Amino acid sequence: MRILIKNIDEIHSSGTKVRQEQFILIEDNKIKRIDKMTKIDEISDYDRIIDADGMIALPGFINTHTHAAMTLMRAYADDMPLDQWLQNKIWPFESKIKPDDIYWGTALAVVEMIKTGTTTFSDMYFAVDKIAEIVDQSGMRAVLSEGLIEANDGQEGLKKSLNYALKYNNSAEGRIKTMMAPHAPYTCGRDYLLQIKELARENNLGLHIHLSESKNEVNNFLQQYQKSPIKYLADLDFFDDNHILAAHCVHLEAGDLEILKEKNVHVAHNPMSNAKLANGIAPVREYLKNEINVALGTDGVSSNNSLAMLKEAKMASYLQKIKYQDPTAVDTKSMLKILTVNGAEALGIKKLGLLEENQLADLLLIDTKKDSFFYPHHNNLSNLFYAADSRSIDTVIIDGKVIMESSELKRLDQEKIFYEAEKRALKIAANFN
Ligand SMILES: CSC[C@H]1O[C@@H](n2cnc3c(O)ncnc32)[C@H](O)[C@@H]1O
Ligand SMILES: [Zn+2]
Repeated sequence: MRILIKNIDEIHSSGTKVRQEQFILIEDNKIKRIDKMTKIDEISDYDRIIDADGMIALPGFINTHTHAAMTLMRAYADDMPLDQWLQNKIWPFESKIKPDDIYWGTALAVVEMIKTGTTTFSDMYFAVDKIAEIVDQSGMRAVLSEGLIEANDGQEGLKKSLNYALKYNNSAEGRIKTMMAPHAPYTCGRDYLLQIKELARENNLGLHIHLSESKNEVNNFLQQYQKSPIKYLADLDFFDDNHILAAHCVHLEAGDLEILKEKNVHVAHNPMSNAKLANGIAPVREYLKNEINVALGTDGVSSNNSLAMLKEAKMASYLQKIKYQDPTAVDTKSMLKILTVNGAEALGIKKLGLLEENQLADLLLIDTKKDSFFYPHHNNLSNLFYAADSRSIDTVIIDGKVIMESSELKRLDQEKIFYEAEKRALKIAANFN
């Protein structure tokens, strides 16, 4: 299958200059050629053509940390601190969730993610088989991990999570990858963490974990072990041998930054969730300055309350400006990088996150003529990150397939998904009324 996208106003990709008046030729799941419109006559053989006049193209957004099915808990538990939110509201709700509910909750998330320009997401949740099913059907790219909480999951859960990781790695024509996921150092004991780490090493799988999210977590570790959670994991050699994706990393003690750098830990920054749960603002500017790879995530919908990466990016950028009283702390170019190529690196996916020849064809076409946000057209990247919202996203292509066109989903029955997710969420919540 060859798709020719012509008349693209501008192509934005990290590390390259803005390219104007270009075409992109997609062949199967890769970008075959990007060139000037003056060369388009050289392309004769294609199956379909998309006219992108008035549009800009950029790589699809990569959400590196979420719990997709938590859409079922949107607006169910707002305005609470992390520990009370988890213990009193979220975990009781989750104890009633069935695998089919997770399928529909994830489907609702997938609708929202595609419409808001996410082409790849990294998930930590239960019932990975159900999540893999909807990812496969939807055409999205994902990194899936069955989250492990020792007291709930124990050895049985560990076995199940490894089986899922092995079964679904490279499934859905290669769009699904897997990791193992100890939930956090405060919900998994030392030996359990080491067991998971060893299984991941033996099977060449990455590790996805929540880390240093709240001041409370860090204080508890300081009190109990006289060291921060980051130092605690480093002393267990947890960071050695595996690719590490650490969500949050909001609170650093002396020496933690150096550990993250030395161990090549990839940070999934979740500014909206950190703000909503009042956990704080991660030192992203320091991560960038120290060349620690930092990418963006939304966390679950229950602590956000949406999965829109443009909102997340604006929040990330503005919070860093406030934190450091430095308007240059995270600018639009850094934001593009954080949303795309840094995300691919954080998830360990090669040939993803750039609009370049021979890269995976995951891209967005943004309509800059439809909404007020792009007028005047001084700087389209600024208009996109600082002014626009997801309504300007016209086309989403993932793995060379058109998944959304003219803002219409091509593969999913949105009405059915809304209906099922609503019905199931209300039924579970009724247990607690
Ligand atoms: C074991 S699957 C994932 C597990 O994580 C919970 N969760 C969602 N958001 C957060 C967060 O911000 N910090 C810690 N844990 C979180 C989710 O409810 C699942 O139980
Ligand atoms: Zn999380």
